[in-house]
Amino acid sequence: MILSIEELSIFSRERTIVDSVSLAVREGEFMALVGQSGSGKSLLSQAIGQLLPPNLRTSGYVLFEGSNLLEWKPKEMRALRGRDISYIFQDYQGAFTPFRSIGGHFDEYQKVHGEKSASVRKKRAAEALESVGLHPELLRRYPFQLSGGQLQRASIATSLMLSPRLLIADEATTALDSMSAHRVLELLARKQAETGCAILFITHDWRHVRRYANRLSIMKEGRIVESGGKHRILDHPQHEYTRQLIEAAPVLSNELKSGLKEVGAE
Ligand SMILES: Nc1ncnc2c1ncn2[C@@H]1O[C@H](COP(=O)(O)OP(=O)(O)OP(=O)(O)O)[C@@H](O)[C@H]1O
Repeated sequence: MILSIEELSIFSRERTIVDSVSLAVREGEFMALVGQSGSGKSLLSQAIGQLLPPNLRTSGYVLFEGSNLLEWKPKEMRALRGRDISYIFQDYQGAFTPFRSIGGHFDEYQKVHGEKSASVRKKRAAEALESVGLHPELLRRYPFQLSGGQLQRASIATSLMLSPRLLIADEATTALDSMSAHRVLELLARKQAETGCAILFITHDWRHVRRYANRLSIMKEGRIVESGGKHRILDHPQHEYTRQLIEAAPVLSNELKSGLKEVGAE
Protein backbone atom coordinates (compact mmCIF):
# COMPACT_ATOMS: atom_id res chain seq x y z
CA MET A 1 0.00 0.00 0.00
CA ILE A 2 1.65 3.22 -1.05
CA LEU A 3 -1.04 5.59 0.24
CA SER A 4 -3.54 4.90 2.95
CA ILE A 5 -5.98 7.62 3.88
CA GLU A 6 -7.70 6.81 7.15
CA GLU A 7 -10.68 8.64 8.58
CA LEU A 8 -9.68 11.88 6.94
CA SER A 9 -12.00 14.79 7.62
CA ILE A 10 -11.70 18.30 6.22
CA PHE A 11 -13.46 21.16 7.97
CA SER A 12 -14.16 24.78 7.22
CA ARG A 13 -15.31 27.05 10.02
CA GLU A 14 -18.89 26.39 9.09
CA ARG A 15 -19.02 22.71 8.23
CA THR A 16 -17.45 19.33 7.71
CA ILE A 17 -16.70 19.12 3.99
CA VAL A 18 -15.00 15.72 3.85
CA ASP A 19 -16.30 13.33 6.47
CA SER A 20 -14.11 10.52 7.80
CA VAL A 21 -12.96 9.21 4.43
CA SER A 22 -10.78 6.11 4.12
CA LEU A 23 -9.15 5.25 0.83
CA ALA A 24 -6.12 3.20 -0.18
CA VAL A 25 -3.92 3.31 -3.25
CA ARG A 26 -1.75 0.29 -3.93
CA GLU A 27 1.70 0.28 -5.51
CA GLY A 28 1.51 0.72 -9.25
CA GLU A 29 -2.28 0.77 -9.56
CA PHE A 30 -4.60 3.15 -11.36
CA MET A 31 -7.15 4.21 -8.79
CA ALA A 32 -10.06 6.35 -9.93
CA LEU A 33 -12.02 8.67 -7.67
CA VAL A 34 -15.42 9.50 -9.09
CA GLY A 35 -18.32 11.49 -7.71
CA GLN A 36 -20.64 14.39 -7.97
CA SER A 37 -19.39 17.94 -8.30
CA GLY A 38 -18.69 19.46 -4.91
CA SER A 39 -18.38 16.11 -3.13
CA GLY A 40 -14.86 16.92 -1.95
CA LYS A 41 -12.66 15.03 -4.42
CA SER A 42 -10.32 17.94 -5.11
CA LEU A 43 -9.97 18.88 -1.45
CA LEU A 44 -9.22 15.25 -0.60
CA SER A 45 -6.47 15.17 -3.22
CA GLN A 46 -5.07 18.49 -2.04
CA ALA A 47 -5.00 17.30 1.57
CA ILE A 48 -2.63 14.48 0.59
CA GLY A 49 0.10 16.96 -0.35
CA GLN A 50 -0.80 19.60 2.27
CA LEU A 51 -2.09 21.85 -0.47
CA LEU A 52 -5.40 22.77 1.12
CA PRO A 53 -6.49 26.40 1.26
CA PRO A 54 -5.41 27.88 4.61
CA ASN A 55 -8.96 28.28 5.96
CA LEU A 56 -9.46 24.50 6.04
CA ARG A 57 -8.45 22.10 8.81
CA THR A 58 -7.97 18.34 8.79
CA SER A 59 -8.12 15.38 11.12
CA GLY A 60 -7.23 11.75 10.51
CA TYR A 61 -4.30 10.16 8.72
CA VAL A 62 -2.70 10.41 5.30
CA LEU A 63 -0.18 7.59 5.46
CA PHE A 64 2.39 7.64 2.68
CA GLU A 65 4.58 4.59 2.99
CA GLY A 66 3.44 4.43 6.60
CA SER A 67 4.19 8.03 7.63
CA ASN A 68 1.38 10.50 8.39
CA LEU A 69 1.88 13.37 5.95
CA LEU A 70 -0.55 15.56 7.88
CA GLU A 71 2.17 15.88 10.52
CA TRP A 72 5.00 16.75 8.18
CA LYS A 73 6.54 20.23 8.18
CA PRO A 74 5.94 22.50 5.14
CA LYS A 75 9.61 22.27 4.17
CA GLU A 76 9.52 18.47 4.23
CA MET A 77 6.35 18.51 2.14
CA ARG A 78 7.92 20.80 -0.45
CA ALA A 79 10.73 18.30 -0.88
CA LEU A 80 8.28 15.38 -1.08
CA ARG A 81 6.02 17.01 -3.66
CA GLY A 82 7.39 16.53 -7.13
CA ARG A 83 9.92 13.96 -5.97
CA ASP A 84 7.69 11.28 -4.39
CA ILE A 85 4.17 12.59 -4.96
CA SER A 86 3.41 14.63 -8.03
CA TYR A 87 0.28 16.45 -9.14
CA ILE A 88 -1.26 17.09 -12.52
CA PHE A 89 -3.99 19.68 -12.37
CA GLN A 90 -6.82 20.60 -14.65
CA ASP A 91 -5.46 24.14 -14.68
CA TYR A 92 -2.17 23.24 -16.31
CA GLN A 93 -1.92 26.76 -17.74
CA GLY A 94 -1.61 28.04 -14.18
CA ALA A 95 1.49 25.86 -13.73
CA PHE A 96 3.40 28.04 -16.20
CA THR A 97 4.62 31.60 -15.72
CA PRO A 98 3.90 33.47 -18.98
CA PHE A 99 7.30 35.10 -19.42
CA ARG A 100 9.48 32.12 -18.60
CA SER A 101 10.38 29.69 -21.38
CA ILE A 102 9.35 26.05 -21.13
CA GLY A 103 13.02 25.17 -20.66
CA GLY A 104 13.23 27.74 -17.86
CA HIS A 105 10.38 25.97 -16.06
CA PHE A 106 12.05 22.58 -16.35
CA ASP A 107 15.32 24.06 -15.14
CA GLU A 108 13.77 25.76 -12.13
CA TYR A 109 11.84 22.64 -11.14
CA GLN A 110 15.02 20.59 -11.05
CA LYS A 111 16.96 23.28 -9.18
CA VAL A 112 14.27 23.39 -6.51
CA HIS A 113 14.68 19.63 -6.12
CA GLY A 114 18.43 19.92 -5.70
CA GLU A 115 19.90 19.16 -9.12
CA LYS A 116 23.04 21.31 -9.18
CA SER A 117 24.52 20.43 -12.55
CA ALA A 118 23.25 22.68 -15.39
CA SER A 119 24.18 20.12 -18.03
CA VAL A 120 22.29 17.32 -16.24
CA ARG A 121 19.26 19.61 -15.91
CA LYS A 122 19.37 20.46 -19.59
CA LYS A 123 19.72 16.86 -20.71
CA ARG A 124 16.95 15.68 -18.41
CA ALA A 125 14.61 18.45 -19.58
CA ALA A 126 15.08 17.43 -23.22
CA GLU A 127 14.49 13.76 -22.32
CA ALA A 128 11.40 14.63 -20.32
CA LEU A 129 9.86 16.48 -23.27
CA GLU A 130 10.71 13.68 -25.67
CA SER A 131 9.20 11.13 -23.33
CA VAL A 132 5.79 12.81 -23.75
CA GLY A 133 6.16 13.04 -27.51
CA LEU A 134 7.25 16.67 -27.72
CA HIS A 135 10.31 17.97 -29.55
CA PRO A 136 13.08 19.36 -27.30
CA GLU A 137 13.00 22.42 -29.55
CA LEU A 138 9.91 23.45 -27.56
CA LEU A 139 12.13 24.15 -24.55
CA ARG A 140 12.97 27.48 -26.16
CA ARG A 141 9.36 28.49 -26.56
CA TYR A 142 7.11 30.35 -24.17
CA PRO A 143 3.87 28.88 -22.78
CA PHE A 144 1.61 30.95 -25.08
CA GLN A 145 3.43 29.48 -28.08
CA LEU A 146 2.19 25.95 -27.27
CA SER A 147 -1.28 24.50 -27.82
CA GLY A 148 -3.37 23.44 -24.83
CA GLY A 149 -2.59 19.78 -25.47
CA GLN A 150 1.14 20.47 -25.79
CA LEU A 151 1.15 22.51 -22.59
CA GLN A 152 -0.66 19.78 -20.70
CA ARG A 153 1.89 17.25 -21.99
CA ALA A 154 4.71 19.57 -20.91
CA SER A 155 3.17 19.86 -17.44
CA ILE A 156 2.87 16.06 -17.27
CA ALA A 157 6.51 15.77 -18.34
CA THR A 158 7.44 18.02 -15.41
CA SER A 159 5.34 16.00 -13.00
CA LEU A 160 6.95 12.75 -14.12
CA MET A 161 10.50 14.02 -14.47
CA LEU A 162 11.65 12.95 -11.01
CA SER A 163 9.90 9.56 -11.22
CA PRO A 164 7.33 10.02 -8.43
CA ARG A 165 5.90 6.95 -6.69
CA LEU A 166 2.42 8.46 -6.73
CA LEU A 167 0.85 10.70 -9.32
CA ILE A 168 -2.33 12.58 -8.44
CA ALA A 169 -4.28 13.73 -11.48
CA ASP A 170 -7.23 15.99 -10.68
CA GLU A 171 -9.43 16.20 -13.76
CA ALA A 172 -6.24 16.46 -15.75
CA THR A 173 -8.01 16.08 -19.07
CA THR A 174 -11.23 18.00 -18.49
CA ALA A 175 -10.03 21.14 -20.29
CA LEU A 176 -8.81 19.24 -23.35
CA ASP A 177 -10.66 18.21 -26.50
CA SER A 178 -11.40 14.49 -26.61
CA MET A 179 -8.48 13.63 -28.93
CA SER A 180 -5.94 15.46 -26.75
CA ALA A 181 -7.51 13.94 -23.64
CA HIS A 182 -7.16 10.49 -25.17
CA ARG A 183 -3.47 11.12 -25.94
CA VAL A 184 -2.81 12.35 -22.42
CA LEU A 185 -4.47 9.29 -20.90
CA GLU A 186 -2.54 6.95 -23.17
CA LEU A 187 0.62 8.77 -22.16
CA LEU A 188 -0.17 8.39 -18.46
CA ALA A 189 -0.90 4.68 -18.91
CA ARG A 190 2.36 4.22 -20.81
CA LYS A 191 4.40 6.11 -18.23
CA GLN A 192 2.75 4.10 -15.50
CA ALA A 193 3.71 0.86 -17.23
CA GLU A 194 7.29 2.13 -17.62
CA THR A 195 7.82 3.51 -14.13
CA GLY A 196 5.35 1.51 -12.01
CA CYS A 197 4.04 4.67 -10.33
CA ALA A 198 0.61 4.58 -8.73
CA ILE A 199 -2.02 6.98 -10.06
CA LEU A 200 -4.90 8.53 -8.17
CA PHE A 201 -7.13 9.77 -10.95
CA ILE A 202 -10.03 12.10 -10.27
CA THR A 203 -12.54 12.19 -13.07
CA HIS A 204 -16.12 12.59 -14.18
CA ASP A 205 -15.50 10.57 -17.30
CA TRP A 206 -16.65 6.96 -17.11
CA ARG A 207 -14.91 6.14 -20.38
CA HIS A 208 -11.60 6.80 -18.66
CA VAL A 209 -12.61 4.80 -15.62
CA ARG A 210 -13.64 1.89 -17.77
CA ARG A 211 -10.54 1.90 -19.86
CA TYR A 212 -7.78 2.64 -17.39
CA ALA A 213 -8.78 2.12 -13.77
CA ASN A 214 -7.96 -0.97 -11.72
CA ARG A 215 -10.10 0.08 -8.78
CA LEU A 216 -12.38 2.95 -7.98
CA SER A 217 -14.02 4.83 -5.16
CA ILE A 218 -17.26 6.73 -5.41
CA MET A 219 -17.67 9.91 -3.43
CA LYS A 220 -20.86 11.69 -2.48
CA GLU A 221 -21.34 14.66 -0.17
CA GLY A 222 -17.96 14.30 1.50
CA ARG A 223 -18.11 10.53 1.98
CA ILE A 224 -16.93 7.48 0.11
CA VAL A 225 -20.06 5.47 -0.56
CA GLU A 226 -18.41 2.55 -2.33
CA SER A 227 -14.92 1.26 -3.22
CA GLY A 228 -13.79 -1.79 -5.08
CA GLY A 229 -12.46 -3.36 -8.25
CA LYS A 230 -13.63 -1.71 -11.46
CA HIS A 231 -15.43 -4.73 -12.83
CA ARG A 232 -17.22 -5.45 -9.57
CA ILE A 233 -18.46 -1.88 -9.26
CA LEU A 234 -19.48 -1.43 -12.87
CA ASP A 235 -21.16 -4.84 -13.07
CA HIS A 236 -22.64 -4.96 -9.58
CA PRO A 237 -22.83 -1.52 -8.01
CA GLN A 238 -23.92 -1.91 -4.38
CA HIS A 239 -24.89 1.65 -3.68
CA GLU A 240 -27.88 3.41 -5.19
CA TYR A 241 -25.79 6.50 -5.90
CA THR A 242 -23.25 4.47 -7.88
CA ARG A 243 -26.09 3.01 -9.92
CA GLN A 244 -27.40 6.50 -10.59
CA LEU A 245 -23.97 7.72 -11.68
CA ILE A 246 -23.58 4.84 -14.10
CA GLU A 247 -27.09 5.35 -15.42
CA ALA A 248 -26.29 9.04 -15.89
CA ALA A 249 -23.73 8.10 -18.53
CA PRO A 250 -26.51 7.08 -20.97
CA VAL A 251 -24.43 6.54 -24.07
CA LEU A 252 -22.14 4.26 -22.18
CA SER A 253 -24.46 2.60 -19.75
CA ASN A 254 -25.18 -0.48 -21.86
CA GLU A 255 -21.57 -0.81 -22.83
CA LEU A 256 -20.47 -0.34 -19.25
CA LYS A 257 -22.65 -3.12 -18.01
CA SER A 258 -22.20 -5.55 -20.85
CA GLY A 259 -19.18 -7.58 -19.98
CA LEU A 260 -16.84 -4.62 -20.01
CA LYS A 261 -15.12 -5.12 -23.28
CA GLU A 262 -11.94 -3.08 -23.04
CA VAL A 263 -11.54 -0.35 -25.62
CA GLY A 264 -7.87 -1.25 -25.80
CA ALA A 265 -8.80 -4.72 -27.03
CA GLU A 266 -10.97 -3.46 -29.89
N1 LIG B 1 -11.45 27.04 0.77
C1 LIG B 1 -12.69 26.59 0.93
N2 LIG B 1 -13.43 26.99 1.98
C2 LIG B 1 -14.69 26.51 2.19
N3 LIG B 1 -15.29 25.63 1.36
C3 LIG B 1 -14.60 25.20 0.29
C4 LIG B 1 -13.27 25.66 0.03
N4 LIG B 1 -12.84 25.06 -1.13
C5 LIG B 1 -13.86 24.28 -1.54
N5 LIG B 1 -14.91 24.35 -0.71
C6 LIG B 1 -16.18 23.61 -0.82
O1 LIG B 1 -15.93 22.25 -0.55
C7 LIG B 1 -16.77 21.40 -1.34
C8 LIG B 1 -15.92 20.37 -2.05
O2 LIG B 1 -15.12 21.01 -3.05
P1 LIG B 1 -14.20 20.19 -4.07
O3 LIG B 1 -13.57 21.19 -4.97
O4 LIG B 1 -13.31 19.28 -3.32
O5 LIG B 1 -15.30 19.34 -4.87
P2 LIG B 1 -15.08 18.34 -6.09
O6 LIG B 1 -15.72 17.05 -5.70
O7 LIG B 1 -13.65 18.29 -6.47
O8 LIG B 1 -15.94 19.04 -7.21
P3 LIG B 1 -15.68 19.12 -8.80
O9 LIG B 1 -15.91 17.73 -9.32
O10 LIG B 1 -16.72 20.08 -9.26
O11 LIG B 1 -14.27 19.61 -8.99
C9 LIG B 1 -17.52 22.33 -2.28
O12 LIG B 1 -18.81 22.53 -1.74
C10 LIG B 1 -16.73 23.62 -2.24
O13 LIG B 1 -17.57 24.72 -2.44
